[in-house]
Amino acid sequence: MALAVGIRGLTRSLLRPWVRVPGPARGRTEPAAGGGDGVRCFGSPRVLVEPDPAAGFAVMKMRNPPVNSLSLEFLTELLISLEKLESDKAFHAIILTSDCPGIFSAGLDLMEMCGRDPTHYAEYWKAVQELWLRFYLSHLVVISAINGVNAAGGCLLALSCDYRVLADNPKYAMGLNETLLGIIAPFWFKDTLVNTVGHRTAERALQLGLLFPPAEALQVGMVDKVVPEDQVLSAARSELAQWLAIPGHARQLTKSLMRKPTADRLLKERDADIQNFVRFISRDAIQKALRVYLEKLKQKKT
Ligand SMILES: CCCCCCCCCCC/C=C/C(=O)SCCNC(=O)CCNC(=O)[C@H](O)C(C)(C)COP(=O)(O)OP(=O)(O)OC[C@H]1O[C@@H](n2cnc3c(N)ncnc32)[C@H](O)[C@@H]1OP(=O)(O)O
Repeated sequence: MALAVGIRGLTRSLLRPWVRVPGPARGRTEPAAGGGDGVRCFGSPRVLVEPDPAAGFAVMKMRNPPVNSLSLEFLTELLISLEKLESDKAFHAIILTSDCPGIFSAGLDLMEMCGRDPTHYAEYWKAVQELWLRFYLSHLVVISAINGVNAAGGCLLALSCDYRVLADNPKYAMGLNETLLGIIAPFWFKDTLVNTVGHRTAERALQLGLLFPPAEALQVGMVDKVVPEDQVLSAARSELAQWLAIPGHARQLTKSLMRKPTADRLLKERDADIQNFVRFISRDAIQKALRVYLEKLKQKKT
């Protein structure tokens, strides 16, 4: 089986060059994330970046409606935004949030894992791995301002950040709920959760596919702070000040010290992990389970 094209090749084939604020904000000069004037937002169709270079950070807003499901194109755009900010010395931090009301992310895009061929599954999984590795190991401070429900792959993305602020709305549950779909959280999803909440909580949460409402997410340590919904971004900004006050090289090396062993586990077995995923997701029983789950999502509307 031909394993995935590299993410950079994928990037070239999928993405238009950087575009200035597509959609409603096109061509406008918006206030920068930290309130600075005259700094233009930039981004790609599904990721809006509001830079505040004077304050050293940017707000990255996910906008892949209706539910910010992590499609291949969306993953690629997130990676490009991250790369762009990482390669600009003006930026030391990112606040990751959603532009889709009430939804942070519905996780991996089920349409990418259903009814496609093995080459596509491999390409998709390589992009999922890449997203996790890049966010998990980013030298930037990454804080997630979680302003909506946040399932599975979306939760993984938030768990890869350095700090999580969650809006206090009982509808905004978050967790790795893979087992509810009849699938399994891969070992590196599991490791990321264990590193955040500890082994016992992770064991129970993963087996039961638990989605934690804000108070419980805070109690188990899945998030670091719960604040009223209209204060998620400002709370993330306030928290950032503490992180940015630490000498960058010391903080970055410490982050790497803490996270590299976990990332290395995947890096050592990356191709095998792709092959496992492709084998697993191609099974008739798994495909059937995903179709049933998708059907249930659609039926709940009727
Ligand atoms: C040997 C071991 C080897 C191991 C190998 C690995 C195994 C595989 C690992 C795979 C890991 C998977 C990770 C994932 O992230 S799977 C995705 C999990 N996500 C969910 O369970 C969330 C599903 N969505 C919802 O619960 C709701 O949509 C949500 C609460 C987020 C929002 O509800 P709301 O009522 O606002 O919106 P709708 O439900 O009506 O949804 C709107 C439309 O969006 C579609 N949708 C929703 N979620 C997804 C998704 N994740 N992917 C694709 N599409 C999605 C939904 O069907 C609606 O579509 P239509 O408008 O067309 O009906």
